[in-house]
Amino acid sequence: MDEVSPSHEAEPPRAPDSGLKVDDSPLPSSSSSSSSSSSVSWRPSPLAFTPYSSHPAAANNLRVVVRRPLVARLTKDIVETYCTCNPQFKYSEELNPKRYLTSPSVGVLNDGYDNANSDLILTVNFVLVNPETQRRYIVKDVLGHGTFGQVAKCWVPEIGNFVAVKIIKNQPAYYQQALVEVSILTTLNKKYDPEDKHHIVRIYDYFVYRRHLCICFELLDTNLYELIKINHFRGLSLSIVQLFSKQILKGLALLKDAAIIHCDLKPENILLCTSVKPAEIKIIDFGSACMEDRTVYSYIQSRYYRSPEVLLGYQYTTAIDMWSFGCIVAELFLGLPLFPGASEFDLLQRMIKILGGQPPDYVLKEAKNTSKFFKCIGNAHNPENAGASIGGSGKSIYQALSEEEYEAREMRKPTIGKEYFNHLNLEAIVRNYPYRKNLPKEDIIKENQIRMALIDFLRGLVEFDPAKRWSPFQASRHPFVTGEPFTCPYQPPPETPRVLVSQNVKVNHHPGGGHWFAAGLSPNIAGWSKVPQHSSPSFQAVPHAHAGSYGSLGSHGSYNDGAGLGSSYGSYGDGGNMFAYYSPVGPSAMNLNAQGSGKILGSSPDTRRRMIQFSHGSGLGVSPSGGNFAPLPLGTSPSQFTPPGSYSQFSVGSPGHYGPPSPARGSIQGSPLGKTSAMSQMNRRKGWGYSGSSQVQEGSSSLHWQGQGQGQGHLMEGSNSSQAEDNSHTLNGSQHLHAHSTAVSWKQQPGGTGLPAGFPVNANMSGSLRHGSSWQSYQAVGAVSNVAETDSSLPDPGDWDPNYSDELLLQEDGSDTSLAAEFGKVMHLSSTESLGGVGRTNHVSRAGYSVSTQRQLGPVQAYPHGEVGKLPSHDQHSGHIRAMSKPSHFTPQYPYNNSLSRLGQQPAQRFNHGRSTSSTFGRGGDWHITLQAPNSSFGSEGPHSPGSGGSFINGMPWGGHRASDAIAGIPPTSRGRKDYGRIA
Ligand SMILES: Nc1ncnc2c1ncn2[C@@H]1O[C@H](COP(=O)(O)OP(=O)(O)OP(=O)(O)O)[C@@H](O)[C@H]1O
Repeated sequence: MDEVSPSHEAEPPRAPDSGLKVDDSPLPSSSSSSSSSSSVSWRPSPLAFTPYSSHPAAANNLRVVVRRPLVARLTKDIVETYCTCNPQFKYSEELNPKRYLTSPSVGVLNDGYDNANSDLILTVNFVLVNPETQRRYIVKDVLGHGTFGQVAKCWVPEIGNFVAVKIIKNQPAYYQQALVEVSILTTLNKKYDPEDKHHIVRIYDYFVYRRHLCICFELLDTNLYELIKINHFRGLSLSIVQLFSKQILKGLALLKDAAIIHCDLKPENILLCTSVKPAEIKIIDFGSACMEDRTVYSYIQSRYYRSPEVLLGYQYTTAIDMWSFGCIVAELFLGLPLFPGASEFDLLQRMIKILGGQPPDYVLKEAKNTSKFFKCIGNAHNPENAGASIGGSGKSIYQALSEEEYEAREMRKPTIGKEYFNHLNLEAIVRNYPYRKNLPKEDIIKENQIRMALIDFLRGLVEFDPAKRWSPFQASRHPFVTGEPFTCPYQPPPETPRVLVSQNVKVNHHPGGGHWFAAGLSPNIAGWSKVPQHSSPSFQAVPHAHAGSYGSLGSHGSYNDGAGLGSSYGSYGDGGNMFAYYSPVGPSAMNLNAQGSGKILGSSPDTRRRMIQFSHGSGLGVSPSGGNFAPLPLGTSPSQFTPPGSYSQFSVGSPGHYGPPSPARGSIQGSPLGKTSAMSQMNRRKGWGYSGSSQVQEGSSSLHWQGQGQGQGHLMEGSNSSQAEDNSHTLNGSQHLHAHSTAVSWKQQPGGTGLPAGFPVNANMSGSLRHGSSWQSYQAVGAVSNVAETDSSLPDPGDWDPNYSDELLLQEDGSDTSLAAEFGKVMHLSSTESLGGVGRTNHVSRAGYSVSTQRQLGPVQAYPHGEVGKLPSHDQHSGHIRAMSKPSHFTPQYPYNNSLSRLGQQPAQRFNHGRSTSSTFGRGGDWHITLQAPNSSFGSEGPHSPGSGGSFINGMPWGGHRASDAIAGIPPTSRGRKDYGRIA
């Protein structure tokens, strides 16, 4: 790996491993040059480019060591080249043409700063400024897009480091929801994990810039989905699965202690920190998280990772994250999702088939959606008469609907996905998963034992009964995680009582900090739960007393459900008047004062309330984008979107229910951002050019923007129909099903009373806030009501399944016979293909900028994490510059030369052009892994993993090559591309 000598410039070096070197050795041939000269820093060759002189300098001995193609050498450091040629040459970055990172890049909102999607239009070297601290964040690249906005890789000159900055869309609903993320993460970091030992991403700062909430995180690397993808959808080694499981469990244990539910745990939200050794992952994206005792949304979790209780509309706890975790562990091992349900019906069917059971009757009895998926075949009052036998769990009075029954009931066919696995039950799938090729017999025996442990482990996680599902603590004691020999089914220790950790750490609470409430966090009010006890004898009651330090309700919040909650910050709910909180930071649209009813509901930002639980009230459907309706009890928000009364947000059509949601909310059943989220995900996963994203076309230096603007957005809106259908029943009524089509939308007024750059309302992690600025009004307009309602011909919005991609239909099957290869093709995994293919990867813009084109790692992680809110200081010696010199790909270096994949893989040459997944990680010096994408030639013959006989933790074999013929049931190549074979 190249090394580059440290730079003392404030800006990051742009050509860390450039290819020219002044050398006095003989000129090597180009073929051998690439392997030579590993530690060089760039310096233009005086031989190649010298100022004109009539008396050339005597430099006869100098030689140029060629390490890069000519074009790269001439252009990558062109400024230095020019300077060498002409010492008079002066370069100024300001004169560069703008290179846009955001698409569409046409400024139509927010005084031209935002595009039509309310995304801040970013260019390379765009500077975000925290107006309070004046800290500057220089945008270098876009790392990804999410529902909430863009995540940019930024250079912080003040500290000489890179960070990731999530720039939230300039819309109230997003803003408010993002504040929840800030609140939860701040609490987790500062209060529960001050030493950064629980694998939760660190948050450093947040502020409002040009009306966008910007959240600054530590910079991380590739997510686990991408990792699997890089591995051609072959499972990772058991050792890696074990290692990651352990770390994720640490994070989940922390969340459970804090009574926080992540609500969107999936491989995409677990990122590698490659500069950290041993290998480490971190959980990101707390934008959907909520307090355990304040579960509001019923449409949460990405479908493949959705727990049965969420699917069924039953009350949920942190146990739903454990279900998702089980799905993730299985996927890490199998390389494919365990339950890739194409619809909720399909999802449930898969669960039932693979696990051989069904949700317990006590859940089915109470869940809102039971009738959608089950029929009652016994006497509810006399369970003895129960009919259906549910796979070893006794009898049930409920029986899952067949496809035909579902169709008859729902008046539509359920969407059913393909089967991926030859074997239908978990045990067989895991047991029969192909071994790596040439694995010695003794290693097969060892691996078999570990697989048995894995099966037992998974059984405790993907357990239908949330009350029996293992907690993080229980799971972390399992032999699969501890590495102890697995002999018999694991009996988990009793769950320890919840103990608060790090209670003494002071958390800054702004008195008016609505975000704290939104996160369900209050320092003063004792915990409270509305979760009723249910009839399960085995149900473990969720502890609700959170030591009075968090998990409270009623503190400076926005909502009153008549529960007589305390109000520590004088927020609302007193005397029948409800005052919503205001945002401490900026565009708080949620200030709400509903007089006369203690039943007003659904006001956002605390739309996280499970609205359907309050349907008897005089409930008014308040858009999460609602504005200020009354003076605030705690001072004035600096950021009213809309003056009181300037728009109407209340549903008049469904008294007792909830009014039309903000379009940003999508599904009335779920997150206020749910639909948009799904849409966004779909866009990204389908590679349809999520507006604001870009794709790089390999082989071309040009950037192909695929922003589709509103039109695409509308298409996506329409495409949500199947999801809407899937979720419509809980709110019984077409008005809900089509709620978004009539929803009042929030639309910024182009060129409104815009604030200048550096909108002064801001907050950094020190908690000091400033208020007083006005905020551009938002106006209810009907724009989104034009959105196509529900077009059932379009795919499910949460569907990222490559099986259902349009691209898939366009491709003919090739000769590869492995399922992984099939996926690889579909997912454009070959080294010569675009990153922007179908799949879950985030599109990354490539602007050709030498720094931004690589997702270099290390600079941030290389420094010890400080307190929350403090960026790590720059340490010239701790790896920043060195990190910059990493090549833009994973470079596996295993001590035993083992492949990361159980299937084995070829040494990658290069892949993932542009967006680097480069990472090198090791384990305490004992082993050292760098991931590498297999090249496109990986096929039936398979790569040869060196050292396949190597072993890893606990002697587990983990590298090597899996025989292609071990993959059974691969369909003939003539079969349609949608017909993937089965594995195992
Ligand atoms: N700290 C980070 N370091 C590096 N990349 C990051 C970081 N945080 C986020 N990203 C990238 O940005 C993408 C979007 O981030 P994130 O998931 O937080 O956004 P979101 O809007 O909440 O997404 P979603 O639509 O999944 O809810 C991630 O998938 C990841 O690729």
